[in-house]
Amino acid sequence: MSPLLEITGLSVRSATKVLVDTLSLTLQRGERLGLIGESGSGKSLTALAATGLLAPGLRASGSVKLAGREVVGAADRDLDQLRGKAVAIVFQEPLTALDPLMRVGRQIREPLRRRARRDGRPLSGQALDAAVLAIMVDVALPDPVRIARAYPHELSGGQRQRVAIAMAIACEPDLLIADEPTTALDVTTQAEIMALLDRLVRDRNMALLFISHDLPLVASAVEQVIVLRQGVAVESGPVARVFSEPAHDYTRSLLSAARRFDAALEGRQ
Ligand SMILES: Nc1ncnc2c1ncn2[C@@H]1O[C@H](COP(=O)(O)OP(=O)(O)OP(=O)(O)O)[C@@H](O)[C@H]1O
Repeated sequence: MSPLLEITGLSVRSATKVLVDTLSLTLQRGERLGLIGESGSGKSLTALAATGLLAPGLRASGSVKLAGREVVGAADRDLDQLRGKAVAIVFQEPLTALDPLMRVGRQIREPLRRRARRDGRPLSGQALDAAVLAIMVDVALPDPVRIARAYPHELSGGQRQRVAIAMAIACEPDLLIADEPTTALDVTTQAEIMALLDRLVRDRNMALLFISHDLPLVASAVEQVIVLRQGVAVESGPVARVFSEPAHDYTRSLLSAARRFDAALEGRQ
């Protein structure tokens, strides 16, 4: 079976700098991989390059195969067919994905309708409304009838992220990329969103590429991890092994910074 995502020797360059340097990774259905590193290490650029969403000033080279199709150098028209079906992304800031001027229910309806039409089982009218409410229930949005009529600014940050997740899974993607999906949320909401993502990824047998600088969060979410430093993968392997016996100084420094932070928090309690 060919991998859902196969990145081989991916580099991303700006006019002056190499921002991601010959990165390779593979994700099969049902696998969960974490990409960790400090701010600016190239995690988000990897996700954007994987989906053909790099900003115009950046250039990708190497190969990114999504569901067997080459992304590097592909036309936007061809990538549109892959986005949603093969891959969907949840970003740190849910407002990135939401239209501030459109009611939430209508925003969830669009990807649901598109996916249903693509699968040759078009949905409309009451059946589509029922599907919208069902997916809102699936992401545990409270009072879905009311929230479907609300605008994004009328929701809490956690509710908005649930809506963004609903829109992502409405496409029934094989691979979900979650780029710091809980960083903008308070600790309790963070835990709820992580539990939701965990359940959805398992129930729907999706692959997960989880991007975060938060090591304990990554440890709870994935089985394999890649450590990125200044665009270079310095270490990779099973998360339990990498975190308990880090082979690279940079990984050791990330882990000890996380431990110092935890200890400082405990000391304050
Ligand atoms: N459009 C761009 N043009 C030039 N440089 C960019 C562009 N986008 C990102 N960069 C640079 O590329 C590097 C990697 O950025 P990236 O957003 O992938 O980091 P990250 O690891 O996701 O960090 P964070 O956790 O802060 O989001 C950074 O130095 C950033 O300044």
